[in-house]
Amino acid sequence: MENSDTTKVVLLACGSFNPITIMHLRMFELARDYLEDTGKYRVVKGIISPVGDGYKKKGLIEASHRLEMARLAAESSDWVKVDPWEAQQAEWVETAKVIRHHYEELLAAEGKNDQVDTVKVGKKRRHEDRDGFSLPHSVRTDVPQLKLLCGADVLESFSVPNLWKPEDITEIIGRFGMVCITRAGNDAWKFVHQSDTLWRHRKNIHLVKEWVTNDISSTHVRRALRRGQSVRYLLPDPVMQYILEHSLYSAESEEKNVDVILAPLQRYSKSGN
Ligand SMILES: Nc1ncnc2c1ncn2[C@@H]1O[C@H](COP(=O)(O)OP(=O)(O)OP(=O)(O)O)[C@@H](O)[C@H]1O
Ligand SMILES: NC(=O)c1ccc[n+]([C@@H]2O[C@H](COP(=O)(O)O)[C@@H](O)[C@H]2O)c1
Ligand SMILES: [Zn+2]
Repeated sequence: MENSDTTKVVLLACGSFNPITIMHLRMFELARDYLEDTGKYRVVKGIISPVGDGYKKKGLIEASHRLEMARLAAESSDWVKVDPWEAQQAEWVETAKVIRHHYEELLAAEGKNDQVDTVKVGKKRRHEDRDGFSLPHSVRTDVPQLKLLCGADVLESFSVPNLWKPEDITEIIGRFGMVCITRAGNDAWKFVHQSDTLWRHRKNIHLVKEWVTNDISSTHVRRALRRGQSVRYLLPDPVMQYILEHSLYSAESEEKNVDVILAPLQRYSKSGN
């Protein structure tokens, strides 16, 4: 039965997924358990959004392959889906824009219009509680909340110079909210504690501890593949088969974008941007 006291949540994971691993899928399960255990939320959908080729990360193989592998991985889930919109854009898209896009889709699916001007949201007065903390957009209770799902490394990357626009960070956390899975120890809590911006929005940052700590990463998988080692049980079987069939991930593919600056660094290092 529907509990009217719970808020529906959609989780959006942005990343390279180069290739998708079981840990990426685990993130969704961990986040759903955590949020639902609070008694306040019901997680209704998960979205995997692979980054486009324009991101220019070293070793990033074509989006068509990364999308297909993500689709194969998501076949094992009845609530996590892959969305190709971000991967199909000609240029790299800021994560804040990706979230806005999906929020608009969510509103459209629910037959609602976004009453907040999504482009000028940073300039508009936000909903604030009495301590001045921004509240998530779903002060509107008639549509699900959309939250960014990520690992602690993405949260920590907020402090890398020229990687994120401060107003994007504020919008992502203040307007939407984040669910962040710890990758090792308590660094994420310390990081939130040490950042005035993150601390101000701490009520919108859900830090989820992964007790079964593991170091599975796409980097590790690519390295093992280059060396002809087994990657079985690190990836869903259909993903592993797809990689073998298409001979993905070689010493050559790892050199892709080797001399290219990552798109956000390029964009924000330019003066006037
Ligand atoms: N083992 C893990 N624990 C927690 N979060 C993870 C883990 N692996 C990936 N993530 C998260 O998944 C999202 C997508 O990350 P990404 O595609 O970069 O995977 P990755 O394994 O970190 O790949 P790479 O090694 O190429 O950086 C990010 O939010 C990242 O923090
Ligand atoms: N300024 C930004 O919006 C910004 C900066 C860096 C990374 N990102 C995103 O974070 C994700 C990180 O992925 P990786 O951990 O694979 O690099 C990607 O989806 C990327 O687009 C966004
Ligand atoms: Zn990563």
